[in-house]
Amino acid sequence: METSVAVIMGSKSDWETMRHACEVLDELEVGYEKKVVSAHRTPDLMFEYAEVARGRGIKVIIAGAGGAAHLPGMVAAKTTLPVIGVPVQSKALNGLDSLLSIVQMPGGIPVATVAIGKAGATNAGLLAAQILGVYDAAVADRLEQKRARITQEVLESSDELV
Ligand SMILES: Nc1c(C(=O)O)ncn1[C@@H]1O[C@H](COP(=O)(O)O)[C@@H](O)[C@H]1O
Repeated sequence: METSVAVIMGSKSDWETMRHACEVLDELEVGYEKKVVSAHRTPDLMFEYAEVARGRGIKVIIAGAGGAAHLPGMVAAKTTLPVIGVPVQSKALNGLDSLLSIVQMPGGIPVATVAIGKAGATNAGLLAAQILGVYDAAVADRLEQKRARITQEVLESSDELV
């Protein structure tokens, strides 16, 4: 399977959140790689990773970080690939710090920011697949099927109200 998506995170401690993006990509049969890379702790690696990503065949980058979450924005500064930012829930401020660090990008360097935590990571995986689905009919088809499953689950959930 071609590796189209990069799922990167500032620390191994973000994996519990970021694994939800990877689970969606697994379900939709989208090839991805996962890596810890930090704007703060490994700045040179982060710059190089972002610079060569397009040349390596990556189409979308999902970047998750918590606290002073500079990773998504700094990666976006070094590539014109679409970057989806996932605010990881921080202990001290519940992820509001992460959200504000990621979402308030200056004009010209966008990061598509999703919600804090697990739901955000899940949506990041879906959004990456939706971007690929613009030109990949097989991915678009699997997205349609997933949407139908979500609809069905909600319809059936009324029966569980006991
Ligand atoms: N926000 C960043 C960046 C970055 O933005 O480059 N690198 C690490 N971190 C964050 O620090 C938090 C605590 O990390 P540790 O658990 O390793 O101490 C993590 O949520 C990580 O994303």
